[in-house]
Amino acid sequence: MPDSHGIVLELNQLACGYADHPVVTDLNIHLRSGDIGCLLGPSGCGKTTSLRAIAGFEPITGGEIRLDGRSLSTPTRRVSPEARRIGMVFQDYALFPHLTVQENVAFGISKHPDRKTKVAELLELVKLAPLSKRYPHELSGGQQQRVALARALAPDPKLLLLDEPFSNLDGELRRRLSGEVRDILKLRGTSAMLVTHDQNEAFAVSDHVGVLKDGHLQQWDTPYNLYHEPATPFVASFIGQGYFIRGQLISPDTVQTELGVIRGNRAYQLPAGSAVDVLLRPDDIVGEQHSSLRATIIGKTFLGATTLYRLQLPTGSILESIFPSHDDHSLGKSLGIRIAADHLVVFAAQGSVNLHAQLPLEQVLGADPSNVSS
Ligand SMILES: Nc1ncnc2c1ncn2[C@@H]1O[C@H](COP(=O)(O)OP(=O)(O)OP(=O)(O)O)[C@@H](O)[C@H]1O
Repeated sequence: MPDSHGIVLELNQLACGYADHPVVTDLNIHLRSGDIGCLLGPSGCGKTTSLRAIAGFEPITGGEIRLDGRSLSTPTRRVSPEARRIGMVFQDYALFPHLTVQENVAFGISKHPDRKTKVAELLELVKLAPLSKRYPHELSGGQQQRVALARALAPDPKLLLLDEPFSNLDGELRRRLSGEVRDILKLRGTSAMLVTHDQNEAFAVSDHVGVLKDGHLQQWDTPYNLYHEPATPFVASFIGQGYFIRGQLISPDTVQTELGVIRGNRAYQLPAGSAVDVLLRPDDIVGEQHSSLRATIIGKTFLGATTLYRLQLPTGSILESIFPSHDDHSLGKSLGIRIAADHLVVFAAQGSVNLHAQLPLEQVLGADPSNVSS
């Protein structure tokens, strides 16, 4: 049973890496029982190293890994991978080529009294019952990955680890299988931790996502919060699209920008008058035909249901905006826009001095009040 707080996996101040190469430091993550977590980040940030430490393949140099309240790894003691009750699904499927589909699934439960029934149930679950007698080389990539999933689930692991499980598959299949895997894990109530560098996949599959940069956890949060309430500039730019424009904080929840005053839903501790970078996502900018705020279309990407426009303000600042694709505009056209940013995301301005910061606050506040958004 999970501990009293419903936490199945605890990474407490985890540090791990290789001989003379520390990779991950001070990693703190608590995964709730039945949840799917994800480690997301650019190549080399330490996702696979963390997953291998959880699986018991790598020693740890600091902190502790606990599963269901039981200590699995400390710097001085390590439970072997076989004794952890952790299942693994790899990017390259790692099926036994000389075993059929059903033999692959049965491999880890040879002593189970209801082995046949269990294998049949799992093959049903992953929709491979009709292919149970085939060998791995007679299956598509997506089918092989479903066998790997069934095999990993067969011993009823307390935790399933998935290392880039969809990256050998492309496009639509990848999207469909990631959705199916989430449904299967949820149906069985299996807790899982996924590693990916693909943000769409992380969001589609996971309940909580940890964004890693250079071995440091930037934020462990829901996909919604990572997108709308990023905790660091790195998370803001790594997750989703958007541009920063300069602004000046007027009060804890209000900022003056060249687009007018934007009022958000959270208070910032920075002093009034601070120069800030304001994050504007494409969904924060909407078209408004008669608005006095104008922007010129300098780029256009057709996405099917929507079109992403890149817009330039008279000051030269760049923004993006998403319009329904039937609302078609040409490059070079001037569009009326309005800010609809409920989630005000600002960070203390980096580097260069904000224009507004050089002005007295009263002068900044004297800007066009018609451009107030809340
Ligand atoms: N066996 C190893 N020995 C020494 N260093 C390693 C070893 N495996 C990985 N590394 C290094 O550890 C760092 C983190 O690697 P890791 O594989 O955890 O990154 P990742 O975030 O999973 O990247 P990717 O998305 O490219 O798989 C990298 O700098 C990598 O070169």
